[in-house]
Order: sequence, then C-alpha cells, then structure tokens
Amino acid sequence: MTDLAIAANGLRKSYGDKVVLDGVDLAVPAGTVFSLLGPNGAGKTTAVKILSTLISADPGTGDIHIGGHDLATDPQAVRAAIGVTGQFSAVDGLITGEENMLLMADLHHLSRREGRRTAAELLERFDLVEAAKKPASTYSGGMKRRLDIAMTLVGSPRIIFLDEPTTGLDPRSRHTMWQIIRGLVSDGVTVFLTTQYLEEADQLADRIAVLNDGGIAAQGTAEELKRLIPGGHVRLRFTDPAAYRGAAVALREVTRDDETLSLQIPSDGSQRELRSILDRLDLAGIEADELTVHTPDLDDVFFALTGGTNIPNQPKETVR
Ligand SMILES: Nc1ncnc2c1ncn2[C@@H]1O[C@H](COP(=O)(O)OP(=O)(O)OP(=O)(O)O)[C@@H](O)[C@H]1O
Repeated sequence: MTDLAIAANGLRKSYGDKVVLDGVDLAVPAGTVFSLLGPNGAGKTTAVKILSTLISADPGTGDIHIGGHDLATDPQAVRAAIGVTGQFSAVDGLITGEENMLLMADLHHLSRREGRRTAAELLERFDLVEAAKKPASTYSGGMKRRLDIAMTLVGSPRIIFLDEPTTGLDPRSRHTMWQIIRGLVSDGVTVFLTTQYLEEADQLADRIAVLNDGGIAAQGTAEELKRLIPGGHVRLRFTDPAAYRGAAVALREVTRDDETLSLQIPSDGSQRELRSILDRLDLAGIEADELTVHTPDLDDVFFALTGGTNIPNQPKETVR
C-alpha cells in the first residue's frame, strides 16, 4: 500500500447556504507534490485550512489522516507534522529576518543554541544572510516569501501546505521558489500546493486536481489531464513537396500548411493513433522529416473543466 501523507474522504464545508466543498476525496502519497487548482472561490484555501487544522470540516466529512494522524482525534499530532504558509504571511515586519526565525525557534521550543544553528542554516539556504539583520518590512515580496517558508521549516515539518506561494512574485522570484519547492521534495517532504498559475502546477506537481463546483472535476498527472480534452494533434513536416502532397492525400482529416510543408492531424497522441498515422504513411511509401506530438496545455484543460470561469491575471509564460 502506498504511504499516504494526506488522505481525506468526503471533505465537506459550507458557509451558510453556500456549499464550498461537497464531499471531496484527496490522497497524496508521501514525498510528492500535489497541486490543487481551481478558479477564484473554488475552495482551495478552505481545503488547506481544514487539512492544516485551522478550521474544522462540516459534520458528514469522512476520515482525514495527515501524516498518519487522525485530524479529528489528534489535531495536535497533525500540527506537529505540518507546516503552512498561507496567502497571509507570518512574517513580522517590525523585527529582522533573523529575529523572525529565532521567534519561530522559540515557538518550537528549540534550545537557544539549536535555534541559532537552525536559523543560520535556513537563512543561508534561502539566500537571506545579507538581509538577516534588516527589518523584514524592508524585504522585497520574494524575500518575504522565502523568509516565510524558512520560518515554516524551523519545525522540520514532513508535510507542507503552500497556499499560492508565488502569487504576486516576478518570474525570477517564482523560479527561485520553484527551486526551493523541488529541494524540499528531494528531501522527502510532501508538498500540498494551491496555485493560480497552471504553469506552476505543470512544472512542480506529481498530481494535479482541479476543484470546481464543490468537487474534483478531474485529477491526474499534468499529462493525463491534458489528454482529457480535445485539441491535441500530431504535426508532420516535410522537405520534399511531393512527399508532402502525397501524405496529405494518404492521411485524411489533415490541416495543410503549404508554406512550411506541414500537416496537422487531430490526435490524442496515444501510441495507437501514432501507429495508425505511421502505418498509413508507410503504405504510401512516404517518410516525414519530422514528427511532433502536441498536447493541449493546462490552460486549455482548466478552461474546459471549469466551464471557462475566468481566472484574472493568468500569466501565459513558457518555461523551458
Ligand atoms: N469565513 C467565511 N465565511 C463565509 N464565506 C467564506 C468564508 N471563507 C471562505 N468563504 C467563501 O468560500 C468560498 C471558497 O473560498 P476559498 O478562499 O477557499 O477559495 P479559493 O479557491 O482559495 O479562492 P482564491 O483562489 O480566490 O484564493 C468563497 O466563495 C468564499 O467567499
């Protein structure tokens, strides 16, 4: 059996008449990154708050286990196993970065020596040594976010909830944050990530769930989700115009691009469909110079699954 860091059955939460989570199941294997996506107001933060013991789920919710601990009967043990950084930072701007770290060390009952050692190590790891003696209010958004995560790590949590950790950060700071998250995972930490940036989920998450209308509209790896919706195609490129024309005849349903001698064929990119295309080319004695498979990107998936609900400021960045 897979070791699950987070297992929630039938998560329910309503505010008045508004049903936010209507029986959501979540299962996150230890040491992986799980990303919860969804339009504004879908309930991502609500889910994080419940799983991290900040608010309680509604009656009727099934079992929730975090790090093997029952959230209903042993919230203390859950709290000891997790770290949370939310949209609202825990950083105190009036004191220095180092003092913020030492305060966290105190909260975790580390000895003075151990606290200093941990703080120094984390400040170094998050590239905050130079800024350590300056008030946190003078930090940039990216520095504050790094300090926030560093503070979360003082207690060495094995499971971390990151609620929109890169919202508002510039692309460079976002990439730094991604490196930090990858580093955490390579240390065996489980990361539960909510994000508005689909690219972020694509880059980081082992599994992605799309939350919509109180339930999980779909979940899987980024690749699995992309296969769910139409828009995928195979592109064939030719240098020989005769081969190009021959292929256009041999393959049906093609879209031609006479200028680049390329053909586009709708396809889910599966092995079966690729084989059928190649078989038809073989039969006609034609060889393409280049074959590429294009799957829809996560934006397409998101819009298809959430009924085109708009997500403001959705960046369209391409990262290689
Ligand atoms: N304390 C509360 N009282 C009443 N309604 C609330 C409360 N907290 C959240 N809600 C509502 O529950 C819904 C889900 O909110 P939540 O913050 O979980 O969404 P989200 O997916 O995190 O959105 P965003 O992407 O905008 O952060 C929203 O409609 C919100 O208005």
